[in-house]
Amino acid sequence: MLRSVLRASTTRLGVTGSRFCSSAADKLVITEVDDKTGYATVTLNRPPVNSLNLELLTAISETLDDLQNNKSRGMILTSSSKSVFSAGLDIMEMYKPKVDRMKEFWSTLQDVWFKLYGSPFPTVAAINGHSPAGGCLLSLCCEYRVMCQNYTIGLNETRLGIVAPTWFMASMRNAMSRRDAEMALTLGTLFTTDEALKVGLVDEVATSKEDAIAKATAFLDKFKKISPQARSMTKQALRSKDIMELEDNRTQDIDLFVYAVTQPKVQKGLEMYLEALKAKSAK
Ligand SMILES: CCCCCCCCC/C=C/C(=O)SCCNC(=O)CCNC(=O)[C@H](O)C(C)(C)COP(=O)(O)OP(=O)(O)OC[C@H]1O[C@@H](n2cnc3c(N)ncnc32)[C@H](O)[C@@H]1OP(=O)(O)O
Repeated sequence: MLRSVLRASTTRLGVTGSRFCSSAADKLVITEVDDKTGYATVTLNRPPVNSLNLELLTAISETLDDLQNNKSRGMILTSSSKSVFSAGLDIMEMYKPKVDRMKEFWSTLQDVWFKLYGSPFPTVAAINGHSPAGGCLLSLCCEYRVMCQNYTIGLNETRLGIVAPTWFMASMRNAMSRRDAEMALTLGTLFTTDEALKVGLVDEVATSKEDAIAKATAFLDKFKKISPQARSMTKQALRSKDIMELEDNRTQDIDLFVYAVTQPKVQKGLEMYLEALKAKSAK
């Protein structure tokens, strides 16, 4: 694949602003644009599990701005990890939080959702690893999902004793039947790749990351003969109700997040969940 632009946003240290650079290894988000197709492959690159902290969300948000400003022909979202697409929100952003940062964190997640769910350019997630909670949300914002075998995906918030916000729910409802979404959300189901395919949470299964990227590219190719303007207006019209609902409630949504997460019971739940995660990774 011919890569003309190697663009990376925001260093892992959290410096804001984007810039062109030649070394991508230390960047949180790596963007490579294929010269021939014009498609951008956007790779999440925050080891070990691409958990979404404020800095990574800021980098994603800036990347989406760049793609929109450059009238991107299409985006493939993937991960540099061998086994995790994204572990979802960084639990450390919610555990014993500082309220100002927490508000900025949630507002930036909202920004990412607006920009990705409502993007004018076509989007595909090449899900090359586990994709719980916020990771699943990112993929649900895309128009199409290709997932590698033997991983898990879902909005598992109820299993953590928290409630997925209504816009997370709307994103899932946009991909699956209302009935399946209700079951998945209330149970906090983490689906295997094959199960996710059955309920329509993902659209295709891939045998490897390369296969996932090839299938994602084939999806984007379907729009070659469709007017980009007619395409984006149609997509945005279909999604506008969900988007307007959050636009009208942004501040209340931030306040509700801060209120919900700072409840002692929720803090205790997050503490226990973190301990369990650390105990598992220490084995
Ligand atoms: C508005 C209305 C009200 C709003 C109410 C509030 C709504 C909030 C909505 C929340 C959305 C979310 O996304 S909440 C986040 C939910 N995420 C999850 O449940 C996923 C948890 N993670 C996993 O299950 C696993 O890590 C998995 C992703 C499968 C990868 O497994 P692996 O074996 O490859 O890796 P592990 O060994 O587990 O993890 C490697 C290290 O990363 C850490 N780690 C893993 N996931 C992490 C995470 N999400 N945040 C921080 N750190 C994480 C582990 O602790 C390890 O740290 P060390 O021990 O130090 O190495």
